[in-house]
Amino acid sequence: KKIKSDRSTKTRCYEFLNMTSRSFAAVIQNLDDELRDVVCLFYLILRGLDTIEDDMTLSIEKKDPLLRDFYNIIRVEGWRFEESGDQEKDRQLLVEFYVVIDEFLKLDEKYQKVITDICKKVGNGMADYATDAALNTYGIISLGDFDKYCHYVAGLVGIGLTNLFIASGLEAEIATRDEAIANSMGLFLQKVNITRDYLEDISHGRCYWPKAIWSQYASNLYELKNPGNETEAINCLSAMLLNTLQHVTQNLTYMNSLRNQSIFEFCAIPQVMAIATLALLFRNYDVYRKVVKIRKGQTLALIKQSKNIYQVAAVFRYYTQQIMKKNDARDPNFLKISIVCGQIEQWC
Ligand SMILES: COc1cccc([C@H]2O[C@H](CC(=O)N[C@@H](CC(=O)O)C(=O)O)C(=O)N(CC(C)(C)C)c3ccc(Cl)cc32)c1OC
Repeated sequence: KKIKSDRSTKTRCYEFLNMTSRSFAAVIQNLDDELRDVVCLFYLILRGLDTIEDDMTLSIEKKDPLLRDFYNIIRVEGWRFEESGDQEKDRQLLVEFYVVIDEFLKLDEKYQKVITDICKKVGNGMADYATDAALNTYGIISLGDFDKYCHYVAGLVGIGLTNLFIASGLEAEIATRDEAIANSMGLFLQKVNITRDYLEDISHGRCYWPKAIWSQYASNLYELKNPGNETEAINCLSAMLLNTLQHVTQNLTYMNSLRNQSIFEFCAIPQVMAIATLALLFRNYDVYRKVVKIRKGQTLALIKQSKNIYQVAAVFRYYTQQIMKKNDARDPNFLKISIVCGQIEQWC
């Protein structure tokens, strides 16, 4: 009986992985044996946290303790959560969360320690910002706030994964030990998503674009998408791109320090998707009309181009040149964008 339940709980975890994340699930399943289950569970635990944070049907009184206590909840056998509302596939994950917990508690202590530590920091960070959103103040004012928020929801994931890579013994390079560049891996992905998801986020009454940026182009974030403000909207988008591009050279350094092939591809694929998305978003007014995504065919081509640092550098060089071509001398950020693109090309 026990053996059967083991097989079904682990299988159920991978079913959730494939349910909750389209292309990325395959990348996780390509990881070496030592890390596959660990990262799968880390991903699902983070997904559980994200589902609670994103759930607009949960009152702050309910949400706050759940987020702050999640690092303990992942040790409570049998725990499940049925009140989560909106996203069906994510909801099911929380209804059967005890399956994730069962598998998590079977992991080697050294992995449980890393995941617990990150969960505690992410949960508290999310709760701090959830309070802001509940108080309806724009939580993200300064560029410092922007980097802090992205650190909590994404940078810590980069740091956590790096600690898992090192704990597994598959990576040892000093460069990956540098928390600042592991953090940067997350900030880049998160900032590209935040830039891409402008319309979707404001339609849910959320805004993650820092006031320090959008206030130079409009008196409020919602105004940016109104007819007549096209030039300001496009130039604001450039400012978001400029802020996001600053992480690229650190990320290339991080990827250059990786030695395990499966870890390299696991890290490189989301990065090349992100630079391709960013180039597509640049000076693209569609950002204010719909969610702009790169085409499936491009995704597959990019995955093939993520096998080693030479290919990845070539991809970054290509999209940096695409950005330079679209750069417009009338854009107030024209010069800064060309400088940061120059630095990226120099690295490559
Ligand atoms: C060293 O750091 C990393 C190395 C490899 C991958 C990721 C990062 O990549 C995916 C990639 C992913 O999930 N892509 C989606 C596409 C999309 O979200 O639009 C997908 O393909 O489903 C991603 O986006 N996030 C979410 C955060 C950015 C918030 C951390 C994420 C969530 C959980 C985990 Cl374990 C990992 C990641 C890393 O994290 C920084």
